[in-house]
Amino acid sequence: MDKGLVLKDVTITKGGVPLLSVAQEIAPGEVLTIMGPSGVGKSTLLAFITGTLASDFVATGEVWLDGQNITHAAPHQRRVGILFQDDLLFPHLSVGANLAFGLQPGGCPATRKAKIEEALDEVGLSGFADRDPATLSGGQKARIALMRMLLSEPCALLLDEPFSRLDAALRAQVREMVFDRARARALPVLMVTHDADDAQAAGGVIVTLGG
Ligand SMILES: Nc1ncnc2c1ncn2[C@@H]1O[C@H](COP(=O)(O)OP(=O)(O)OP(=O)(O)O)[C@@H](O)[C@H]1O
Repeated sequence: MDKGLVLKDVTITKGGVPLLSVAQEIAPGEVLTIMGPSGVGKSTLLAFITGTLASDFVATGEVWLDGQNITHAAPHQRRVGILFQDDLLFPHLSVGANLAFGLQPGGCPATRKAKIEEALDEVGLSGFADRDPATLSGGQKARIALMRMLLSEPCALLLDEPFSRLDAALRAQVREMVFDRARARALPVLMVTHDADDAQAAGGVIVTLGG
């Protein structure tokens, strides 16, 4: 597959003991959900993809993104975005300054400002740039965290239980926005979760590990 995210025969062991094996392809705009009980290695797989695997683990296999083998690339060169359940905004910075962290450094200030305004507009938060994050609702914070990550222009999106701290109504709303924005950019999405509703809502292939 020339485009998308490909996991070629990935196996991860810890202390010589097999933890997981995965071989999957995720096309642009598609979602793959990996489910499984706690400790099965879901977050460890995402760490392998982002290049941040702890030294206790040994991995074999390859990760390809948009036709390039990124298995041994430096983490910042992989162009993979990740959202966690604890994606906190920097509390001492405005919403706009938080979003600016997603942008490449060194751009023209006026262009950066326009990109931040466009990002806010995209998630229905126009005019929020000067707000203090402490004044935002949980759903608003989640939308800012999403856009901060998307402003870094990733080629694939990884989701590590990103909705689990939100209550049911908000969860569905934020979830829809994340999948929608990823589809609009034709990003391949890999989500790991315990939650059957999240898996169902993703609408793609569901793989269950262990258990
Ligand atoms: N940095 C680390 N160093 C050593 N062992 C780790 C490290 N992180 C996780 N582990 C262990 O590796 C195994 C897999 O952990 P991992 O966090 O990938 O599981 P998970 O499926 O994501 O679980 P959960 O659903 O609870 O987040 C567990 O046994 C865990 O204790």
